[in-house]
Amino acid sequence: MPDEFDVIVIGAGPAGENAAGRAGRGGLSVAIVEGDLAGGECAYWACVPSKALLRPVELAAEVRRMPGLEVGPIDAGAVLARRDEAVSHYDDAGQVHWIEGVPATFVRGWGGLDGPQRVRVAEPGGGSRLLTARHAVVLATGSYAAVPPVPGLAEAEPWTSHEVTAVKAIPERLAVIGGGVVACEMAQAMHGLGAARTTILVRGDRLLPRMEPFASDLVAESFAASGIEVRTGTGVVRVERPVPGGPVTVHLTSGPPVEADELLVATGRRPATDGLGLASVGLPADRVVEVDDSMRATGVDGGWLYAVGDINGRALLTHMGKYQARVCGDVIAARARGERDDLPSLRDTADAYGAPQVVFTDPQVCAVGRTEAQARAEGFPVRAVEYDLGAVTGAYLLGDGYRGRAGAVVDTERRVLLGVTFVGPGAADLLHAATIAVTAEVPLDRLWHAVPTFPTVSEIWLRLLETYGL
Ligand SMILES: Cc1cc2nc3c(=O)[nH]c(=O)nc-3n(C[C@H](O)[C@H](O)[C@H](O)COP(=O)(O)OP(=O)(O)OC[C@H]3O[C@@H](n4cnc5c(N)ncnc54)[C@H](O)[C@@H]3O)c2cc1C
Ligand SMILES: NC(=O)c1ccc[n+]([C@@H]2O[C@H](COP(=O)([O-])OP(=O)(O)OC[C@H]3O[C@@H](n4cnc5c(N)ncnc54)[C@H](O)[C@@H]3O)[C@@H](O)[C@H]2O)c1
Repeated sequence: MPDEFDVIVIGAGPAGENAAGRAGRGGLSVAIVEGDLAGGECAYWACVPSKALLRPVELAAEVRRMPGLEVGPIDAGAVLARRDEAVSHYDDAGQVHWIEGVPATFVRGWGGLDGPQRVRVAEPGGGSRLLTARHAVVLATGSYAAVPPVPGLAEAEPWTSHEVTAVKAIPERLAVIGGGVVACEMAQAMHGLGAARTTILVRGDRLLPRMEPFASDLVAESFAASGIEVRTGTGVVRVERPVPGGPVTVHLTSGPPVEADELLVATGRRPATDGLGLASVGLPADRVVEVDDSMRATGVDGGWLYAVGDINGRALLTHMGKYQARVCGDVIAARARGERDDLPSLRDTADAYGAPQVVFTDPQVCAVGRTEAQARAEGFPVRAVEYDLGAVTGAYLLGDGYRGRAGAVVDTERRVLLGVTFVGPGAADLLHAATIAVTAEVPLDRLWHAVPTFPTVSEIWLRLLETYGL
């Protein structure tokens, strides 16, 4: 196997794989280094298993809303077995096969920078190997769950996203620290699959604080209706678990302590920089790797270092990491061939609009662009409109008691959308139309002529535009 390649990618998650794929397509020789499983967090301990666990819960809720249909108790064992299939039983042979078909050279081991254009790989057998890159090194090492320094927390061996998505038996009582996306999705999955008592401990005043307030309200309402307890405005002071694997007690800044059988920490992520050798090229060792819009690391001489996906901190989402990777692989190939590197497709412009995201709770929270508060804080001339999603005929036909809401944030000078949020069961597939409208800056007066079909939930577009005054 050669030790010199045009491009070396460290990390074979969705971002790394796509960077390798695009650079390979551009005619470059590529090596991709992976210490764990090719496919990354997303495939085994994040997006894929979490959605496999949530889908039956969502489907059961949907069926319950339809008179004439009945749902029995969910067979958690069958759901966990299907999750295991979805994660390929934690075997990455299929992903490695895909990588080799790029074609790229797959190198198993933990990689770290060893000075400019050099990558040292610690191989599983204990050996070490030095690879050199003719044109570029791409960092795509992702992120890990951050565990806050609360007394007793680390000793209590809490679950993070890794353990909860790989759950083998649903706990009877689950406590969750954090009110963000992982907390909401996994609390609902565990509760729906049989946890009798699920408590979410939120430091701030609402769930999903980065979303529009009406989204937080609707999710909180749904959680209350299904028996999930949400305690807001409470911090974790201390955690006790005297017997490993036994009950855990969480002491709070306000309210009585919570006792549970498992504790999930879902308080955000830290970039996966451990052992990455960032200091060897003059970068801070423990922070996200900042990049320009061509994904090139800033502050590194020679312009050979790139970073895509969670490691650059731009948007912690698989689809955005993959988008950045397409830009990155293509721009590296263009630069290696001495071609123009400033074409529009060779720049990340989507992140600046606000990444699209779906939170797969019931109801789903689907948002793109800026919230009203963000748009105002950034100084845009703003008017926001909202409409009851459940009042659209298409939503009524989906079942009784459909609860949802939509909101649009409009730049009143340019008459374009700055942000759109849909909250409702099954609303995820409404989002891409909004993503197009926001990123293409489609004027409202053109959108008016994009006629939504009857009777679909898409008629919400018409209602929002009418509410704005069209
Ligand atoms: C529970 C959960 C659910 C999520 N659900 C969604 C979702 O539904 N939709 C969505 O868009 N996003 C979701 N995300 C976010 C998504 O998982 C991440 O944004 C995505 O995985 C980032 O991709 P990445 O390629 O940057 O990193 P990762 O997927 O983390 O992959 C990085 C890879 O690099 C490897 N690596 C790290 N360091 C080294 C090294 N030094 N040498 C060699 N290899 C190394 C790791 O082993 C890993 O395989 C979820 C996250 C969590 C935690
Ligand atoms: N469906 C999806 O798209 C999806 C699903 C899961 C995760 N993700 C991605 O993964 C990333 C990580 O998710 P996450 O939920 O861990 O992070 P997050 O940033 O969404 O939420 C973390 C929450 O924890 C709180 N928090 C932080 N420190 C705390 C502390 N010491 N005590 C109590 N609360 C504390 C924060 O206030 C915040 O509300 C997100 O950025 C998200 O983009 C996406």
